[in-house]
Amino acid sequence: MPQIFVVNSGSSSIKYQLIDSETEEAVLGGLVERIGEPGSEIADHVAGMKFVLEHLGTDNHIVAVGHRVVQGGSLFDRATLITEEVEAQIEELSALAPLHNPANLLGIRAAKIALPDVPHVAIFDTAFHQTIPAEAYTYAIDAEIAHKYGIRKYGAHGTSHKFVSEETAKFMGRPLEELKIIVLHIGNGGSLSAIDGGVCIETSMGMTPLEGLVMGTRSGDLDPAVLIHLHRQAGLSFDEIDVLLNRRSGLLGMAGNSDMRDVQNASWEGDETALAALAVYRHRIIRYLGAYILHLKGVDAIVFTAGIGENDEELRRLVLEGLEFLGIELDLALNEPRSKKPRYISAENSPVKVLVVPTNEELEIARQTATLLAA
Ligand SMILES: Nc1ncnc2c1ncn2[C@@H]1O[C@H](COP(=O)(O)OP(=O)(O)O)[C@@H](O)[C@H]1O
Ligand SMILES: CC(=O)OP(=O)(O)O
Ligand SMILES: [Mg+2]
Repeated sequence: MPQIFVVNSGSSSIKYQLIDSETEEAVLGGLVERIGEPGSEIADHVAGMKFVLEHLGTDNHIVAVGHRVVQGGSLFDRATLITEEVEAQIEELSALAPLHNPANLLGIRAAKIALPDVPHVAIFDTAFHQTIPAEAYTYAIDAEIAHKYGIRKYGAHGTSHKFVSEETAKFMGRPLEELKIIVLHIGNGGSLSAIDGGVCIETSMGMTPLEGLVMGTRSGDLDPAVLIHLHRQAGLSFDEIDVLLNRRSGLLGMAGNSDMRDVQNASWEGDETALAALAVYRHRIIRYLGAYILHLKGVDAIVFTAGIGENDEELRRLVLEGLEFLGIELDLALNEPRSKKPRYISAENSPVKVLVVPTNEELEIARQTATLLAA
C-alpha cells in the first residue's frame, strides 16, 4: 500500500492529503491555516509542515511527495522531479505567480527537510495549458519585449481542468478525444478552459492568475490603462497596485467580503453592493463562456467545478438562463441538490450537456506523481 503525500502549500495555508496509490483513497487529509498571521501558533511554513507531519505520524508508507506548483512558465509541461535546478527555476518563476509560487516553494523546502529520503515531484497548474496555440497565448505588444520577459498567457488551475475534463468523459461514457468541453473552475480563484478532444485551446487566466474572471480578492480583466491611471492620478506605487488588484479587489473590493457564501447572504438581505458585485461576477463568466463556445465551434459539455461551481446552484442557473437557442437547457430540479459525485444538471433532451463534476486536484497530483515515478 504505497502512499503519496500531496502538498498544496498556499500563501497562508497548507492543504495536504495522504493518498493510497492503489485504492486512490485519501487515508488522511487536512488543512493548516493562518500561517504567519498575528496570534497564530504557526509562525511559518516550516512550522506548518512540522504540524502537518505530526498529524501524519510515522505509521505511513510514503513513497513520494507530490507538490502543487502554480507557475511553471514555458519551462514545464509535465510533472517533474524536483532537483536543485528545478527548485531554482520555480523560484525564478515567482514573479509570474506572486501569490502562489513563493508559498509553493516554502512548502517544498519544508517537506524536503522533513522527508529527505523520498522523491519530491512538482505538478504545475500551467502544464495542461502549454498546448494553447500562439494566437491565444500572445499579448499584442512588442514581440521582443514579450519574448525577453516571458510575457504571454500561461493559465492556471490546469491540474483541475485536466482532471475534471477526464472525469467528464468517463461519466458521459464517451471518448475524451470526441468531446468539446468547457470547464468552469470557480473557487476562490477562478478560470474557464476550452478543451477540444482533451487538448486545452484557451483559458482565462493569463501571464499570472490575475487575468480573467472576477475572483474572491482579484479583479480579473481590466483595461491595462487603469494601472497607469492609478499610478499617475491616484499616486499609487506599483506595489500598492499589486496589492489592490490581487488582494483587495474582486468580491472583497466590490462587496466587502471575499467569500461567496457571505456575499450571497448579504444579497439575500438586499445589500446593494453585494447584488451589484454578483452581477459583475456573473457577467464576466458569461463573456468567457460565449467566447469559448465560438473558439471550440460548438460544445458538448459545460462543466462546473470547485467551491462555487460545485455548490452554487443559483450562479449556475443565472449563467445559463436563456441559452436554449444554443441547445443549452438546464433542468432546475437536477440543478438544486448537492452531491460529491459527478452528475448531469441539464434537461434530458438538452443537446449540450451541463454537468457538475467535483474537482480533486490532490488525487490528480498523486496520479501524476505515481505515473512519473513508474516511468
Ligand atoms: N454552498 C456554497 N455556495 C456558494 N459558494 C460556496 C459554497 N460553498 C463554498 N463556496 C465558495 O467556494 C469558494 C472557495 O472555493 P475553493 O474551490 O475551496 O477555493 P480555493 O481552493 O481557491 O481556496 C468560497 O468563495 C466559498 O464561499
Ligand atoms: C491559481 C489560483 O488561483 O489558485 P487558487 O484558486 O487555489 O488561489
Ligand atoms: Mg483552489
